[in-house]
Amino acid sequence: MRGFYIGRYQPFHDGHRHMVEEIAGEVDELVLGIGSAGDSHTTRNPFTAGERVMMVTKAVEHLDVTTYVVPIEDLDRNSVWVSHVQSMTPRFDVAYSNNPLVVRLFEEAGVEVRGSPMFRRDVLEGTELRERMIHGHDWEELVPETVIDVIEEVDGVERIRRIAETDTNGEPPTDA
Ligand SMILES: Nc1ncnc2c1ncn2[C@@H]1O[C@H](COP(=O)(O)OP(=O)(O)OP(=O)(O)O)[C@@H](O)[C@H]1O
Ligand SMILES: NC(=O)c1ccc[n+]([C@@H]2O[C@H](COP(=O)(O)O)[C@@H](O)[C@H]2O)c1
Repeated sequence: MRGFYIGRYQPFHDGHRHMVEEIAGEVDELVLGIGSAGDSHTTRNPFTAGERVMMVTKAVEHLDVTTYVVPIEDLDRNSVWVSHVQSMTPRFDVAYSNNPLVVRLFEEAGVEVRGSPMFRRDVLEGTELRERMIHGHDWEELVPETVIDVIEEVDGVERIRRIAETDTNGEPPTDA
């Protein structure tokens, strides 16, 4: 059986890792969708699709399942989003998500959806991690070691801090 799990992974953190490890116990193969693939260089979406491909690929390489990492750009039309996803990915039998819109769109399209309880959601949230990076607080303990390496390689903390100086709405800075 093949599963599908999509997230923005800005950045990939230990909540995502926990979910992937649980999914790996239920499927033979796993397709990981990098959502909002066209977005980068904003405080909400600081990392490029390629950078997130590196984070996710390295974070799951210890798992005993074959994984495929596929970037997926957003569409303006929710009603055809599931078809868009299916057009970009290996065929899958079940979609995993805790995002209510994603769950609804897959269910309406007749795809089985499974969720999971949130894991340490007080700290394991992308928004919390990005805030910590911007304000110089510890964030490294909340992500896989391999994700720290990728963020260091691309000088990601410096990037998000610089963007945050001019970007207060999640929009790209216009004057930089
Ligand atoms: N701590 C967690 N435990 C379990 N699932 C999680 C956790 N954090 C996120 N998820 C789930 O992982 C998927 C992808 O999440 P996403 O990439 O949006 O992360 P996020 O932490 O919610 O980020 P942000 O705060 O940037 O929106 C969603 O289905 C989300 O509900
Ligand atoms: N119409 C669309 O493009 C559409 C609809 C539903 C989800 N998505 C994307 O799927 C991903 C879902 O991931 P999260 O659970 O991390 O929000 C996001 O990147 C989101 O933008 C896109």
